[in-house]
Amino acid sequence: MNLNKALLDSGIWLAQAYLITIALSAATIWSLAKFTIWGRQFWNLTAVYFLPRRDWRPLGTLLLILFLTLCAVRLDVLLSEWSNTMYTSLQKQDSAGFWAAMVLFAILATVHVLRVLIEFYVQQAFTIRWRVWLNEDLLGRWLARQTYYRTQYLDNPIDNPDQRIQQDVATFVEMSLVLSMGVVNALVSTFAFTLILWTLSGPLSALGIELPRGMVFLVFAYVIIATVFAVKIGRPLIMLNFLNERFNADYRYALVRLREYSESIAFYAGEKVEGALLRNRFAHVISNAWAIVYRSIKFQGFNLSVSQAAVVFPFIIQAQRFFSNQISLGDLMQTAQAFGRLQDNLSFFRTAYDSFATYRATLDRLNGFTRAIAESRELPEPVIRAQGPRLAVEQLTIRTPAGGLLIDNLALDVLPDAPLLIQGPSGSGKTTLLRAIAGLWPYCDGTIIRPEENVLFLSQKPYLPLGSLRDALYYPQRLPGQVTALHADIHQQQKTSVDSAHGAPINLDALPVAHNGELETPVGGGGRAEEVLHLVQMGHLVGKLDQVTDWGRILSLGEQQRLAFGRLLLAAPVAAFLDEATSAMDEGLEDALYRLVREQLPHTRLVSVGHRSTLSRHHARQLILKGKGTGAWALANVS
Ligand SMILES: Nc1ncnc2c1ncn2[C@@H]1O[C@H](COP(=O)(O)OP(=O)(O)OP(=O)(O)O)[C@@H](O)[C@H]1O
Repeated sequence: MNLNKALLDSGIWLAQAYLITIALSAATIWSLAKFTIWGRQFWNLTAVYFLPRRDWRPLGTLLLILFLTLCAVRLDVLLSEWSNTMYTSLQKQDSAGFWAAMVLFAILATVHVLRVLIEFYVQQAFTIRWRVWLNEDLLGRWLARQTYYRTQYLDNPIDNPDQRIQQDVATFVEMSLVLSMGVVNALVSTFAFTLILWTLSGPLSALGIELPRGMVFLVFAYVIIATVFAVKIGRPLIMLNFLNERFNADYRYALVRLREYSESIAFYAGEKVEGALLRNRFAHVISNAWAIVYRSIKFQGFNLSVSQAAVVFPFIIQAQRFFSNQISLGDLMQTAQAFGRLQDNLSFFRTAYDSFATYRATLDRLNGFTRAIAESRELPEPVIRAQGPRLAVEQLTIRTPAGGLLIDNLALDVLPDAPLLIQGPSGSGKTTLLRAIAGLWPYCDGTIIRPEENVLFLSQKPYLPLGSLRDALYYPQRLPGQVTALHADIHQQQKTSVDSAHGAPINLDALPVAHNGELETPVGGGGRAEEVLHLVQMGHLVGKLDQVTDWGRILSLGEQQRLAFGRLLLAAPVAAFLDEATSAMDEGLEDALYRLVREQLPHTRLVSVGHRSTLSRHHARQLILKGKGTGAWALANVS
């Protein structure tokens, strides 16, 4: 084996193989996208990312990874030739040849190590960037037009969207690369090693028939038959892997709910019921895990047997030619290696079948997710118009998802000096009317006129975001220092993790966890927040404004409702909707807070929903929904 010649040949080989592989890959991707379901799913999900018009780098990096993969195949071929040279020098007792082979190996091994490291970096960078893009794409679509909320109205709402965004995206990106490059490697290697085996293999005779280059045909037949059986045995793994993801996510979700509603459950002493539910969900996980184990035993058992038999196969076939001096020891060893490589390469499709099963399950889940997003866009949307600060509805008819009439042909105009109180029996559609005005309720006709921005909806149980009390007060506005604080937090966590990783042992539970522990985030916001806290009679919490903790658990419902009034004062919206926003307060407090709002926000158009008669004194007009499926309503001045 001559180094200069090897270099030149390798250069030519790489150039040819690169061009052919690119052409074949493009044709294959096109065919898969056109003729297979999963190819189409892949295309729909991510083709945009690779458009050079959008950004040339993803495709450029992919081409670089392809090149590095081909380099790996070429190196394998060179190592195979090297092994022939080395064994032949041993057989001939050629000491100079042997040492030359050692030097050659040092060069090849160095190139190999460098190639592996470069490939690792490029592949990792590629998957991380791809994941960032896909995550942003799905997250953006999920958040846009309140899809995360509206998908609940679909006939078939999707399960565990959080898992699809967080876990499935990562799995999809990683496996796409591993599988596609695996296929390229396997196919190109197959081609390269078939050529090697072709030159080394002699005729094969069986049953009086002589088959020239018999070994090449044998290995192909061997692997193809094995693959057909393996696919048959492995097929159920696709469904089992799909179910595995789903059952695990369902179990995790039930555990999260236990945490979220821990207090209510504890008051009910509902551990037994919850325990039964959790155990039931876990039982699904486990029975599916066993099904995967049994199926995998069959699948892997078959694969391992096929691979083991392949170890001695080439020796048995070539032994006769070696003993009759038709081939050298180097030839024999290279044949065995080439056969092994060819067998491995062709077997890639067989052994990677279970990975492919997981991959298809992931693709299915991600496509289900994007399909749900698209379907939720198809849901009807009420017409919402903006006419300055005007707040009104015209010919508004609201129905339940099942088609029952809630409100028929409603018309009203809310003025700043005439706050509106909506009352009516439970289930008559009071909250649904607010949902419709917010644009969240798909089942309504008519026109809604409201300001495009600066409208605030307060519900009975105010939402407190993860973060500090100040964040909760300003929600959903962003604080000036918020982004910086968040980044500082991530860097702090990373630094602590890395620092602890250098020393041992690491107690991961002791790492600062934002939003659970007692982290202080210094953020701006001026003194208005402090003032507002005093106004809503929560002055005792001024010192804790920047404390990050789970405020939703610490504050009583009444305090949370007072905090929401603080939010209202800070936001000073053009229109505000209060849905039983004082239900947990005593009447004195309710009175004080309503007076405060009227005093501080005289220009805000106010709409309240509530059952209490004491609310009437703060409102000039009253809308009464009659309920009982009639859709009837009455609008009157409060006497
Ligand atoms: N997502 C939904 N799917 C199906 N039906 C719903 C949905 N949301 C509300 N409804 C139904 O619409 C009707 C009106 O509900 P809504 O919450 O508006 O009543 P409400 O007048 O605010 O009642 P309450 O005084 O008890 O709060 C109810 O019959 C309710 O079951």
